[in-house]
Amino acid sequence: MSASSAAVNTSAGVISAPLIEAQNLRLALRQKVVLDDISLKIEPGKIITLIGPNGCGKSTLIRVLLGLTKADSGRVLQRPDLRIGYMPQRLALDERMPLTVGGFLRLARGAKKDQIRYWQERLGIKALEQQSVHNLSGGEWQRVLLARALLLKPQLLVLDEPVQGVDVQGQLELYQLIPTLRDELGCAVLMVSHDLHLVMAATDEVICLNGHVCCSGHPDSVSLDPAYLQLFGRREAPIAHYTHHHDHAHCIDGHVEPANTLSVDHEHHQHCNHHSGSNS
Ligand SMILES: Nc1ncnc2c1ncn2[C@@H]1O[C@H](COP(=O)(O)OP(=O)(O)OP(=O)(O)O)[C@@H](O)[C@H]1O
Repeated sequence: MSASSAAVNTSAGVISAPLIEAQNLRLALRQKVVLDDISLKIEPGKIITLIGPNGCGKSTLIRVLLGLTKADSGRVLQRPDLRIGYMPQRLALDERMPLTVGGFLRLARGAKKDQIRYWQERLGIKALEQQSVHNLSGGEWQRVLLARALLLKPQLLVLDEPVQGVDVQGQLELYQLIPTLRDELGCAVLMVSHDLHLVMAATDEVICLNGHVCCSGHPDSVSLDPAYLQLFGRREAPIAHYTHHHDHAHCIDGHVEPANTLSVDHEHHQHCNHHSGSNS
């Protein structure tokens, strides 16, 4: 892909070329075919989630797309000078090397002080400034790695299992944050996840991988695709489609009332018509 092909003017408007395009990737590792004829496009501003069982090739595909591992055949076309912020699944740091979180973030290429402070505050890790990177919890470490990826002002943010070691509440928060970050930075996001029901709302496209691309498309359609159901079972589908309509409210005094007897504010569950102390 050449620089001049990054955006093409047509009578229908401006069409942006993909940031990355993979064509017919094949790769075998130790005689096992890990990537089998994989083609995909990462369009600007899109959030794409790779999903698939353990060992199905998700991390390997990411490494090939980023040029860290070479495919046996096929092509990866990358937009020239593409800025990529990569949050790897694992990062081996020498335990003997003393390194604070602040020091680690300052190592990010081109990172400015005010930018470091901004992302530390935005991601809730300011208090970890002086803490050793070797003593962080799983969730803290994920946020530090995310901050480092964001400091590169990426046009493409690549997150390999960003919620590893994060509790369920933290996972929800992180997945809610991703579309916000996309909007703020105007970047595309490619992420790996095992939980389609958690990422559904934060994803434009799902690619279900098992060596080859089993199915792909909008999360709603992928969660009903026979290939997806075969890999993940039927149990996940109702969870993925579960929508909760809150038809009652929890009053401050613990009383529960149906929604139509409430004055306002169902979300905050506070303004009940029921008065504390009443037995009704
Ligand atoms: N450097 C390597 N040498 C040999 N085999 C490898 C190498 N890296 C990965 N593999 C194998 O390739 C397959 C795909 O690995 P990969 O890490 O891409 O899977 P994954 O889908 O990311 O798995 P998980 O969900 O468990 O993280 C696995 O069977 C793995 O053992």
